[in-house]
Amino acid sequence: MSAIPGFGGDLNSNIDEDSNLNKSSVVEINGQSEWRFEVPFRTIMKLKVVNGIGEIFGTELPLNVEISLTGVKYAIYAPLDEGCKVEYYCVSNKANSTSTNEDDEISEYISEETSMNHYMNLHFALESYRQSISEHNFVNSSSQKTGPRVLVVGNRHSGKTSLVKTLASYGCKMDRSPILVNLNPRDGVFSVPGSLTATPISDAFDLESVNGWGGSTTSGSTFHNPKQPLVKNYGFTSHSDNLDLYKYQISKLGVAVVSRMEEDIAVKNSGLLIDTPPLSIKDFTIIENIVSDFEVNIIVVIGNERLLIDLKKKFKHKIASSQLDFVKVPKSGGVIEVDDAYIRKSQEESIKEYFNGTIRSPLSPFKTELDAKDFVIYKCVDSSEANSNLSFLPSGDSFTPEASEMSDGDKKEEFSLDTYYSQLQEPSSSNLDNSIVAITQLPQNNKSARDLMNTCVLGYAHVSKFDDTKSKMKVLLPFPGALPRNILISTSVGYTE
Ligand SMILES: Nc1ncnc2c1ncn2[C@@H]1O[C@H](COP(=O)(O)OP(=O)(O)OP(=O)(O)O)[C@@H](O)[C@H]1O
Repeated sequence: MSAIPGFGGDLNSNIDEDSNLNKSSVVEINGQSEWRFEVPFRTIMKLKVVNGIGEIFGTELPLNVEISLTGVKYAIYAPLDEGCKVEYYCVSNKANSTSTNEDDEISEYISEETSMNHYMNLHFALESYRQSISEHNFVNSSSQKTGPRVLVVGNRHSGKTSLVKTLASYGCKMDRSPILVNLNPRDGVFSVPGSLTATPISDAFDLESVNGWGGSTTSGSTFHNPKQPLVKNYGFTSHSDNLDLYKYQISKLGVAVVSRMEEDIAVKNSGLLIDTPPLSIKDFTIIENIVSDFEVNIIVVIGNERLLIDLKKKFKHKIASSQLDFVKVPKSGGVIEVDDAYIRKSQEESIKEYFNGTIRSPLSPFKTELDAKDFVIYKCVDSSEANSNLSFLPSGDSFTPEASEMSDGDKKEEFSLDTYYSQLQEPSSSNLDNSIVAITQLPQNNKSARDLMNTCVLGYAHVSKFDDTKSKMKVLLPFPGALPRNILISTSVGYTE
C-alpha cells in the first residue's frame, strides 16, 4: 500500500542502514545504577540487554531481543546486584532527517545516584495496601473497599509521568491492573494529545512506541495487548486554555473511573495512578477537584517540600479524618527539562502513530472525502481568547444553543454550552485545515448541550484539507469504513502532513 503523505507508511523503510552513526558499543551498568541516554528523532538506537536485568521506567527489557528507540530520553535501571550489560548501535532515521534541528548524536552517561529505590519502596507500600484490600474484599463481598487511589503532583519536569509509568509497570508485574489516568492534555496517552484518558493497565508498556506507551484498541491487534482507554476530549494541550472545560471533563472522567472500578474487582483492588500537568498551590482548586472526583486517598509530591507543606495545610481536615495520606519522594537527577520543540515533535509523532502505527505494528489509515454539510461540528472554546474578545462581540453573537434547541434537562439546569463549545456555523479551510477532530458518540439529531458535554470519544480523525468551493473535507481515519454521522468536535490540536 502506498504511504499517505506525511504519515510515513512502512516505518522500517525509514531506517538508513548504510549510514551507521556508531559502531556497536557495550555498556556495563552496575546494580542499582542507571544508564541515562537521549536519542534524537533523527537517530534510531538499536539496543539489547545481553546479560542481567534492565528496565526502563519499570518495564523490563527482554533478554537478547533488539529494540529500536528514537526521540526518547530514557534510563535503563539495573535493579539486581549483578547489574546488566547492554549492547547498542545507532542508525540514522531517514523519516526525521530534516524535520528537526537536533544533532544526530546520542548523549549518554551512567549514574549511581538514582531515585529508583524510593520509587520501588513506594511501589511495595502500595502493593501491601492492595494485598490487604484484596484479602478484605475476598471475605467481605458485601462491603468492598478500593485499592490505593494515588495522585502524583510536582513541578514542571519533576518526573511525574515517569513515576506513574514506573508504578503502573511494577503493579502490572505483580498481576495488578491499576487504572492509569492521564490528566496532562499535553501528552497523548493511548490517544492523541488534547485528550484526558483513563486506561486499565494489565500488560507491559511498549517501549518502542512514541513516549513508551503503546497501542490502544483503535490500533487493532498490536504487538502488546492493546490497552482500552476511556477518552474525554478536552481539545487543548494546556490545561489553562479552558479551565472550566478541563475541570468538567475531569469530573466526568472521575465518575466513569469510579464506576469502572465498581465493575471489576481486579481493577478495584489495584486502584488508580493519576498523572497531572505541572500544578502549584495556586492550582489548589484543580487538585481539590481531582481529589474529590477520583476519591484520591494518597497524594505523592515529587521533590517539592513547599508544595507538600501547603497541601497538607489545605487538606488538614482530610488528614485528621484519615481520608488522605501524603508521601514525598525525591526528584530523580535524570529528569530532563524538555524544550517546546521536543514536546511539539513528540506530539506530532504520537498523532502520526495514532493513525499509522509503530514499526512493529503498522496500520492502514483510511483517507476519504466528506461533505461538511452532512456534519454538525463544534469547536472547543479557548477561554483565554474568549475573555479578551467577549466585550467586543455584538449582542446576539452568543454561541448558546437556541432555546428551542435545548432539551428540557438543559433548560431546568440553565446549562449553557458557550463556555465550553461553540458550533462551527461556517466550516472552512481557515478553521478546519490540518486539525484533529474528535468523533463523539452522539448522533447529530441530539440537541442536548448536556449530552454533548458528557459524550465519550469514539476516536479522532485528521482533516488535512478543506475545499471551500465544494465545502468538502479530506479526512484521515484510523479505521477503514464510513465515518459515523455523529457530532464532531474540532480541537485546537493541529497536525500538518
Ligand atoms: N531517570 C531518568 N533518566 C533519563 N531521563 C529521564 C529520567 N526520568 C525522566 N526522564 C525523562 O525526562 C523527561 C521529563 O520527565 P517526565 O515527563 O516524567 O516529567 P514530568 O514531571 O511528567 O514533566 P511535565 O511537568 O512536563 O509533565 C522525559 O523525557 C523523561 O523520559
